[in-house]
Amino acid sequence: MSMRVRAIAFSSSANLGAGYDVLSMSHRAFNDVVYAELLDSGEGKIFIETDSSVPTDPSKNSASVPVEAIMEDYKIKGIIKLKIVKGIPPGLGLGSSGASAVAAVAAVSRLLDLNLSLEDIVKYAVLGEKAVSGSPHPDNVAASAFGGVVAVTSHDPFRIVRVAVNYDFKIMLIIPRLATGVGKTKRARELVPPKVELNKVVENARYLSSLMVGLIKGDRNLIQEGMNDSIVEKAREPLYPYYPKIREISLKYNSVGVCVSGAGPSVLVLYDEETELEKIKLGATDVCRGFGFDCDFVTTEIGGGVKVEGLD
Ligand SMILES: Nc1ncnc2c1ncn2[C@@H]1O[C@H](COP(=O)(O)OP(=O)(O)O)[C@@H](O)[C@H]1O
Ligand SMILES: N[C@@H](CCOP(=O)(O)O)C(=O)O
Repeated sequence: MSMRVRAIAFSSSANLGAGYDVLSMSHRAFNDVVYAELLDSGEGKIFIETDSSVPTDPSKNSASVPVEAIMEDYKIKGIIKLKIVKGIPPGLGLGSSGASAVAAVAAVSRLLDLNLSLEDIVKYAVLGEKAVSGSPHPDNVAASAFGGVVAVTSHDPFRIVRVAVNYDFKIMLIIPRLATGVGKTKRARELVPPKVELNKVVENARYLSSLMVGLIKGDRNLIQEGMNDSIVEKAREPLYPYYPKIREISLKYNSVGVCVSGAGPSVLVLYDEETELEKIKLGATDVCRGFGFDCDFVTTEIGGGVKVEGLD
């Protein structure tokens, strides 16, 4: 049994258009590192140390809530210290809560020799998402655990497949400098309509099919057409009124695809050598400024899955 373990999990962009709670892509833009350690003495079951703004109350942190469940299930008696080094800015639609949860579960699995599978890691990590957003949505955690582009094909039990990506695109994240406040994803989920018209469902099925076939075949047009959503992105537009204009500019300058990253406010742009990236940046900057804020651009690539190492 290792005494101290470190796990690293990447940021992610969920939904990818019409794949609400199903599709997600991990990226190397940011990562969270979680150190897990068994303590001999102390109070409570879990002790959190972090230099970031995320809650240190174990019942409110997406990293500790799943670890508490593991300790219950496996009847672990000791105290676990989780040191959370946040590289992924929270509340920006970049899967920050999910990555912490995945890294914590993977680290504790190694620390306690539990040998959890990636699906098991997802099963526990969604409890962290539930604690912060009210819903155990699995898409971000699946991408941070497995890496690449993932599809959650079953929820109970969890089954996740990695989607083959046969088109050579790069990623740009447009990150508004906005303070989204506590419970951003929870509020965004409350805007999703409980019922939708069949024509919208058919439209979304078309988008999703185009994106899947486009990624697997390496067909640029299908990817571009497929990254779209008539239901969830539309319903949440009041949260990101700048998005339709940024989408229009991004497509005008020939991005490979564009969508809202998770529940926003960030925007995911896929690009290649045919894309006029600088024009998209200039246009997006103007749009954001028109709405009274600045934005940052991070260019990156698809990320791998969670990595774990024993330290002593
Ligand atoms: N370990 C954690 N990492 C990130 N956010 C956390 C963590 N624990 C709790 N939170 C809270 O979760 C919220 C961010 O999660 P969420 O709204 O789902 O956005 P995102 O996952 O896109 O960053 C914030 O209110 C943050 O304080
Ligand atoms: N499918 C979820 C994804 C939320 O991602 P986040 O990174 O914004 O927390 C949703 O759209 O609600």
